[in-house]
Amino acid sequence: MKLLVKAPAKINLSLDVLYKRTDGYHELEMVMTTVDLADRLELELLNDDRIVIHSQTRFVPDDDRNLAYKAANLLKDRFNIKSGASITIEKNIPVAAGLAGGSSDAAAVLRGMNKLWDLRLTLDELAELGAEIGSDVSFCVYGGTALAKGRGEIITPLPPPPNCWVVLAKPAIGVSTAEVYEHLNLNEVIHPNTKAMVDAIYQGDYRGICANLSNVLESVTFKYFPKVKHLKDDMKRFGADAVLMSGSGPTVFALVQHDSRMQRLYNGLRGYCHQVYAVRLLGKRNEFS
Ligand SMILES: C[C@](O)(CO)[C@H](O)COP(=O)(O)OP(=O)(O)OC[C@H]1O[C@@H](n2ccc(N)nc2=O)[C@H](O)[C@@H]1O
Ligand SMILES: Nc1ncnc2c1ncn2[C@@H]1O[C@H](COP(=O)(O)OP(=O)(O)OP(=O)(O)O)[C@@H](O)[C@H]1O
Repeated sequence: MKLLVKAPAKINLSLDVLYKRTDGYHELEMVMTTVDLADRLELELLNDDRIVIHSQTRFVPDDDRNLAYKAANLLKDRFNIKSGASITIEKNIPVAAGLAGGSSDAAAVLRGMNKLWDLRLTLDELAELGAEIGSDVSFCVYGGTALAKGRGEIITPLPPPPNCWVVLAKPAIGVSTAEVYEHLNLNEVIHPNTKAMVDAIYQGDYRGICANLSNVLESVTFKYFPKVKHLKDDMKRFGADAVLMSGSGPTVFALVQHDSRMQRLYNGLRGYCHQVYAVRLLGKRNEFS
C-alpha cells in the first residue's frame, strides 16, 4: 500500500526570542504560516524491519540522519511496530533555508505512517511526538497558521491570513540555525509586536500584517552574511509590500497582493538570486487527522 503526502514549507511572519533557557534552547514567540511550496513524499509499507530513504537531492542524507527517517523510527520504536517503511522524498523546498523543509518532511511522515500503520493517533499526539525530533516539527504536523511558543512546540492555531503572493529568494549561503541562536545578543534585540501581528491576522488586515513583519534573528544573519540584508533591500526596491527573512535564514520572503507586482519582483530577482519562487500563502490547517 502506497500513500502520497505533501510537506509544505513554512515562513515566520514574526519571530521573537524572549530569553535563553537553562536547557540551552531559546524561549520563543513566533507567528508561522505555511506556503504552497512543498516536498512530496511517497510512503510504502515494507515487510522487513528496515526504514529506507530514497532521495535524489544532494545535501539531504539518505540514512538515519534524515528527519523523515527519525520520524518513522520514532513511531516504530514507540509503538513496537514490526514492519518497515520505504520513504521517497521529492525535494522541492530548498535545503537549510529557514523554511523548515526537513521538519515538514518529518511531520508528513508522522501523519502518513500514522495512517499506514493504523496507529490512530490524533494531530495533538503526533505534534507532541514531533517535538522530540525538532522544534519546528510540531507546527508542521498541524500546518496552517499558528502562534508558536516554548522552543516552538507549543502551538495555538490562528485563522489564515488574507490571500497574497509570497516571493521567496534563497541566496547560495549556508546558515546554521544553532550558530545564529548562539550569536544572538539579547540586550540589543528590538522585540516584534507579536500581539499586533496576531490581531492583524484575526482582523484579516493585510496592511497590519505587513507593518508587523519582524524577526529578531535577522540581526545575526545580516551581520555575518551582509548579502542577505542587500537581498532584503533589493526586494523592497522591486516593489514588495513587505519583506522579511524566514527563520534563521538565509531565505528572504516578500508579500505582494497584485499579480503584476509579483511578476516584476520575480523577474527582477531571477537575474541574480540562486533560487526564487512565487507561491501563494496556504495558511489553512491540515485536514487529515
Ligand atoms: C529558526 C526556526 O526555524 C524558527 O521557526 C526554529 O527556531 C528552528 O527550528 P529547528 O531547526 O527545528 O530547530 P532544532 O533542530 O530543534 O534546533 C536546532 C538548534 O537551534 C537552537 N534552538 C532551536 C530552537 C530554539 N527554540 N532555541 C534554540 O536555541 C539550538 O541550538 C538547537 O540545537
Ligand atoms: N528530509 C530532510 N530535508 C532536508 N534536510 C534534511 C532532511 N533531513 C535532514 N536534513 C538535514 O537538516 C539540515 C537542515 O535542513 P532543513 O532544510 O530542514 O533546514 P531549515 O529549512 O533551515 O530548517 P528550519 O527552518 O526548521 O531551521 C540540512 O543540512 C540537512 O542535511
